Amino acid sequence: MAAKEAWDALSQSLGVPGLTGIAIVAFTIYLVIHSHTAGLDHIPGPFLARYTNLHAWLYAQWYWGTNVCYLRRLHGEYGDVVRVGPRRVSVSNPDAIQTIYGMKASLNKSELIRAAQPLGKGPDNLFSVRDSKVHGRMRRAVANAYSVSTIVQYEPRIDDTLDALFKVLQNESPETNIGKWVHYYVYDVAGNMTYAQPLGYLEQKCDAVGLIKQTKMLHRYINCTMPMPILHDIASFVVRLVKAHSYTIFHLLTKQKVQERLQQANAGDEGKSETTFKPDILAHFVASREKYPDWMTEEQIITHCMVNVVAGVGTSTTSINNVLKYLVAHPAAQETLYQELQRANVSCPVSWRQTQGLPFLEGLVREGVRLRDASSFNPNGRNVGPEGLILPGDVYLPPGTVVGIKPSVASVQVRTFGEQPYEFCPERWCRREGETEGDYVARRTKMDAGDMSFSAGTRGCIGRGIAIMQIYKLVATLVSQYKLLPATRNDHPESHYEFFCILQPRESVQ
Ligand code: HEM
Repeated sequence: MAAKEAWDALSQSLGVPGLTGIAIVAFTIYLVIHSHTAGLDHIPGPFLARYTNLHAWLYAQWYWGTNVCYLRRLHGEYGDVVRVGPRRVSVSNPDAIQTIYGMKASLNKSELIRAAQPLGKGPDNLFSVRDSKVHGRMRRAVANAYSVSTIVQYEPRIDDTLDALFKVLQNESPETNIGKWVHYYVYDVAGNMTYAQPLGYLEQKCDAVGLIKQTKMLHRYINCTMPMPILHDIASFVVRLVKAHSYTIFHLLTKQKVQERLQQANAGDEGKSETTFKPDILAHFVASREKYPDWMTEEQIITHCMVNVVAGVGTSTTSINNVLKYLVAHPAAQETLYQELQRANVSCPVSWRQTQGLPFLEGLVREGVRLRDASSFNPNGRNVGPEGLILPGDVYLPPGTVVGIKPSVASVQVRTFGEQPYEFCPERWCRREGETEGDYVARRTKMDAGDMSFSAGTRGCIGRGIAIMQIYKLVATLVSQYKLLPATRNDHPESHYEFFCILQPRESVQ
């Protein structure tokens, strides 16, 4: 009662402006204390970033939809280690990759990943789980589905999707939105490999299960919440409060596929299934239930399948489109690739085995992946553990600091990739004229170790092999069948997943 009377007296004497002033001063004092107790005063960075994550948030909103990575500029200005938030540090030195992402450090994912966790209440997935021990168990349960020896079993499913793509292209006018068809191909490969069903993009020639629209909204949401994960917590709280839940067509389709397969397995009917002879990823998930029953419940298998479909579509599409755009603009490079494919006597579709040992194809794809959308979200920060962390150059980071090396920052390091790292240059991955074998191996080892496109260590991309296989096969088959020429139309594509070119069948090429 006394407290209430004191509060009434104070608010009457100060009024609203006075109380607002006190609140602002108190909040500023909190920000200053929060900043100085982080133990990061020795790390340079923008003034505002020392006190609030609003700095990162503003930049993320400002550059949304552009291909600008503001962290590259900050590293240019402040050096290898930059303070980008009160308790956040961005690193550009490739020598720090093992320190931060290596098995020995085994750091937990940072709070930034919260933005990619399910809204409201839902199971964590392989991508979003933070604790490295929990993640290790989850990953072991699914690892077999992604091993080098397993993924070749999925090749017939990529071939089926390539057939579908080429049928569409044959019936299209030669000047076509190849970027859009690539996007549809990648979605259908993902569905076909995951649960033996293309998602219908190439057949229906549209966003068949709404994933393109949803992904766009999700990226917008993550771009807004990731720099300040408290915004995600507020949204999650509201969702829980109103008990809102909506199931998308994609979720229902995945659930149905998983339930059908689990019923078959429980009834001992797998022998009759097509996937016994032509396994998909779900077949491996179901098989792994026996060994990891607690980690492969129905709900978890549904989540793994959904992540599997959405995790690699945008990245694979932009990588392929980068390669194709380069080939359209550089006819000589296209000819080099075509000659390489001719010498390898490739079939149609080009097989995974035939794509091995083709250095120019490899160089093209490595550049396509390395230089994909720089602004793409990637909350790959890690939390420094209780012992702290010492970065190369003896820079100490105290416990609780969020530290990371963004792929888009690592990808433009001169010390890793040589001169003009912003240039798309497939030859940088090949042995140069006059270069000794030893020098080439040393240069390649450095580039391989410094390329963060698929991240590194225990949380590195589990789908890397699958991504590379579907990209190699598409690029090689397309260029072996068609000559790609610049479009004559100049209408503005709707998204960076789209672009036009003319496809001239190879037999008609003079
Ligand atoms: C060019 C294509 C791709 C690129 C550039 C890419 C990139 C990445 C990166 C950078 C990470 C790690 C993020 C971090 O460190 O926090 C990651 C993780 C992951 N990726 Fe990919 N990815 C691609 C394709 C795929 C595909 C096709 C799949 C599925 C078949 C996939 C599934 C995953 C999963 C499940 C994770 C989480 C792994 C874990 O935390 O254990 N990715 N990816």
